[in-house]
Amino acid sequence: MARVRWTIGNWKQNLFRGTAELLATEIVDGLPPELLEGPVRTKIGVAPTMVALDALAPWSRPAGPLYLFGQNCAAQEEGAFTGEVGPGQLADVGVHGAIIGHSERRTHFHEDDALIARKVLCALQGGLRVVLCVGEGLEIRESGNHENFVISQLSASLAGVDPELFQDRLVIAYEPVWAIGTGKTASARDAGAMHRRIRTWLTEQYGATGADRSILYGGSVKPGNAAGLMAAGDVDGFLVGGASLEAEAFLQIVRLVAEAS
Ligand SMILES: O=C[C@H](O)COP(=O)(O)O
Repeated sequence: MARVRWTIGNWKQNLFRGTAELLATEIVDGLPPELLEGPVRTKIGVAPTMVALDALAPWSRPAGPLYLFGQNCAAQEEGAFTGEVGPGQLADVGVHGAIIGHSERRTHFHEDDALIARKVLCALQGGLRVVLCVGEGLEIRESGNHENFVISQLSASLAGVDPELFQDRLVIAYEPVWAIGTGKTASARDAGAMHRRIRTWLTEQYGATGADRSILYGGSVKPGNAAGLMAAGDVDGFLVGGASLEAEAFLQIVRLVAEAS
């Protein structure tokens, strides 16, 4: 199975219903026709704020070209969990998947690996795609222990998740925390080394099912650095924050992902 390329915009806590619709329109209108009509070389996703998700249905698959992602998903299907949104409720408004384990959720909302593993399991069991985020902070990078740290985070975030559920639905995103929203990007060499390490681990753990995972890079991805990162090898696309809020910048990144050799 050829690995799928993804370009996913994480809009974080930005935009309102109307401005999210406007941005989705600009993105869809600007998509190169060959991406829409020919063999698609990158799947394109957007993750708006929860309350704008259903408004984007006209642009989302199968009616449109976009895959819709929640920026979070509950660890249980339903019940007395104030403030939570479960996988069935997301799917009900046309959502295809959820970003889980983003470092902003790990840091600001104290989500640990055990909770994240429950969320991954719940989302996959609920039929959603999952973009599972892992990544080290600056201190760990500087200590030289970053590869071990990321692998243990990955291993703990997938604990108890049956690989039969992965199918084509589990995507990994490596996002070094020190590169998120800072303008600092991992060098292509460093990103490539981490992606290779992650793929080796996935292959050791899960065989072909692991080897086939798409592994995305995230952290200050811009049109100017996207081609270099794609060339690093084992980089199957991007999870883009800030640059995904500008249609033209996001579209340029989409093109670079699609066209990378
Ligand atoms: O989910 C996206 C990442 O947090 C990257 O954000 P950024 O591109 O603004 O650095």
